[in-house]
Formats: sequence, C-alpha cells, structure tokens
Amino acid sequence: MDDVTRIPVGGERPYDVLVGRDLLGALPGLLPGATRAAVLHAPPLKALADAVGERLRAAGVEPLAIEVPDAESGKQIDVAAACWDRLGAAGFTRTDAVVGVGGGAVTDLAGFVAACWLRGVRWVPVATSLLGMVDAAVGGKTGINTAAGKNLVGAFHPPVGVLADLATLDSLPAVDLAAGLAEVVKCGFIADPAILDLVERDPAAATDARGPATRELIERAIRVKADVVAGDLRESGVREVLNYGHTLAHAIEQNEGYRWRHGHAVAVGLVYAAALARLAGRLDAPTAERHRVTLTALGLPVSYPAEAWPRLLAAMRVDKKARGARLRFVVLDGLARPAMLEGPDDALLEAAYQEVCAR
Ligand SMILES: NC(=O)c1ccc[n+]([C@@H]2O[C@H](COP(=O)([O-])OP(=O)(O)OC[C@H]3O[C@@H](n4cnc5c(N)ncnc54)[C@H](O)[C@@H]3O)[C@@H](O)[C@H]2O)c1
Ligand SMILES: O=C(O)C(=O)C[C@@H](O)[C@H](O)[C@H](O)COP(=O)(O)O
Ligand SMILES: [Zn+2]
Repeated sequence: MDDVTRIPVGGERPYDVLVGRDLLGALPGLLPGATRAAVLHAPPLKALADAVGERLRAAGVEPLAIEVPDAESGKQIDVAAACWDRLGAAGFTRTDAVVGVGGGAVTDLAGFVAACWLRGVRWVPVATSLLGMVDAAVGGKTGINTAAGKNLVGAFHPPVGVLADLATLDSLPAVDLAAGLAEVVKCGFIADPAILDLVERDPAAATDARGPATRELIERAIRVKADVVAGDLRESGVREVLNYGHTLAHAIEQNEGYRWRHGHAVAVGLVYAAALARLAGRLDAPTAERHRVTLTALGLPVSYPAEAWPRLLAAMRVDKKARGARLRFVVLDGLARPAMLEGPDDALLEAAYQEVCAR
C-alpha cells in the first residue's frame, strides 16, 4: 500500500477514508473479531467482490457473497429483505459485518442492511465509483428508495472505515466518472473553490482516472464532506449544505424512474439552485453562470424538459429538507457561502426552472 492518503472523519464514531491504489489488504484490519462478513456486490463488480472475499478468508473471516441488482434496482426494500434473509440463514451475529463493494447504490444498500441487522453491525464500503469515493461511501448516510421518492427510508450509520481504491476506477465507464464529478463540483461551490479552478483549468485532466488532477479532486472533495459530517452526522443543520442541488435532482431521478445517473441529475439541480439564488437576489450572475459553464465543460447535462415542471414540483415536496408545506433549498450567498432559502413561492421556483429548460 504505497502512497495512501488517510482522511479522518471525526464525530461520535470516527473513522478514516483511505485513498490510494490496491487497498484491499487494509480491509481485515478494519473488522477485528469478525468471524463472518457479507460481501454485497452487483454483477459488474463480481471479480473484485471475489478478491475481497479471498482477502477476508485469508485473514480468518468467512465471506458470504451476496449478489444484488445493479445500480438503483438494488436500492429496494425487497432486495434489503433478501439480504437480511441471507444473514439470518448464515447466523450472522453482532460481531459479524457487511462489506459493500461497488458504486454509491450498492454501498447505500450495504450500509442500510448493516444498520438494521440486529439494530446495527459494522460495515465497510469498498467504493468503486468516483461518486462513491467522494460522497456516497463517506458520511454514514445509508438508505433505499421508495415509490414516493429517493432515499426516503434509511439510517445514519457510519462505517468503520472506507476504502477508496483508485485502481478500481480503471474499469469505471467514462460517463460514470463524469457523473461523479458533479458532486466534486458541488463541493467546489459550497466550500472549496480551488476545486473549480482545477476543473476549469483542464476539464479533460479531471476525467482522466489515472491522472494526478483526478486524485487531487477526489481528496479535496472527501475533505469537504468529512469536515461537514464530523460536526453534524444526523443533518440537524450544517450537513444540509451537502444537499446543494439535490432538491431538484432527486425529483428528476424519480421522474425518470431512477434510470438517470444521480450525478447527472445533480448537475441539473446545481444549475437550478444557482438560478434560484440569483433570482432571489442572493447570488451574483457570474457565479450562477459559472455552474452551467463548469458542468458543461465536463460533459454533464444542465437542462431538462419544460413540460416536466408540475411533476418535479410535486416530487420536490417530499424532499427531506421540507418542513410541512414549506420547501427549503440550499443556495449560495456567494462562492463557498452556502445558506438556506426558506419557503420560496411557486412563482420563483418556476421562474428559476425556466433557466434549466432545454433550449
Ligand atoms: N449516502 C450518501 O451520502 C450518498 C451520496 C451521494 C450519492 N449517493 C447515492 O449513490 C448512488 C449513485 O452512485 P454511483 O454514481 O456510484 O452510481 P451506481 O452505484 O449506480 O454505479 C453506476 C454504475 O457504475 C458501475 N460501477 C461502479 N463502479 C464500477 C467500476 N469500478 N467498474 C465498472 N463499473 C462500475 C455500477 O455497477 C453501476 O452500473 C445514488 O443512489 C445516490 O443516491 C449516496
Ligand atoms: O451526505 C449528505 O448529507 C448529502 O446530502 C450528500 C448527497 O450528495 C447525497 O446524494 C445524499 O444521499 C442525499 O441525501 P438525502 O438525505 O437528500 O437523501
Ligand atoms: Zn448526491
């Protein structure tokens, strides 16, 4: 394990995110005393899950491979229930553990399975997508989707460690790598503008999984998230800033039957949130426009059909940040100055949407 960066995530249950190549050797050490570990994975990551299983077995931990449907198809209650049946049949106890090998969807599911089994057993995400490394695997939000919306059932259940193995990005499709950069850009706008400078200087370098720019972007984004969740695991306040762009994004995902990539929806949602802040008189026009320009340079979508608006507005009403009938949006009062916009009226919401309508 050469050249490993260790990023601490503080709080009531602190742990580290390890960033580097070929990190699997670190996995058994994160689970002292475990006799069994379920290894949840989707078909595209089977070979890596097998390798994880071998590492665990060599360290005296019996692996239980559980294959789940890929991507959002796995974030379903029946899939979670099938996982719990497998843990029950294998007699998993509180010293046993769950490992999620995959992108954000699989690690969200794995964390949720771990959070509920015996009311909480240890878990480790082995993040294999860029989005998983910088966001989904970090911070302890776990969950599944329901018919009413995205991530509506879940638990805050921090892992005991996170492996962000850069070698796994070698097989990640370019479109998924770019999707993950939407969350990285989000971190740039809410907290670390150096991220934006890096991306804008050379967008192609940002999408080169093996390049130094990508690693720096990954580490910067993880530090932004780690700093925020350390102070507010359960999203009682400041953690809401990590939801920048997500109010519209989750509505788009639901509207698309979860066939859109999360990162793509976030890109549109970021442009929308910036337009909202500008029209509310909170954000200057150049910074709002910077959202569209930077995300476009990465090949990400920044628009959505006009006719979807009524459905999107309805879906936004179940956003977790809403309070009763009052919608709440994360906006910017300036670069790296996130704040809340409380209860904007429908006319303002729709006017901002005009700015993301497909032109
Ligand atoms: N818990 C959180 O804090 C949090 C944060 C952000 C996003 N999320 C969730 O994460 C999910 C999105 O994550 P994602 O973008 O990783 O999507 P994903 O998990 O759906 O993965 C996208 C695709 O890439 C494949 N893949 C992943 N790694 C690969 C690799 N190394 N090689 C080849 N294929 C690979 C997957 O199998 C899938 O087909 C959403 O469900 C979102 O809600 C959660
Ligand atoms: O970690 C957080 O907090 C986030 O909001 C990060 C988001 O990127 C992520 O998509 C998260 O899953 C959204 O959370 P939700 O509570 O709106 O479902
Ligand atoms: Zn997200």
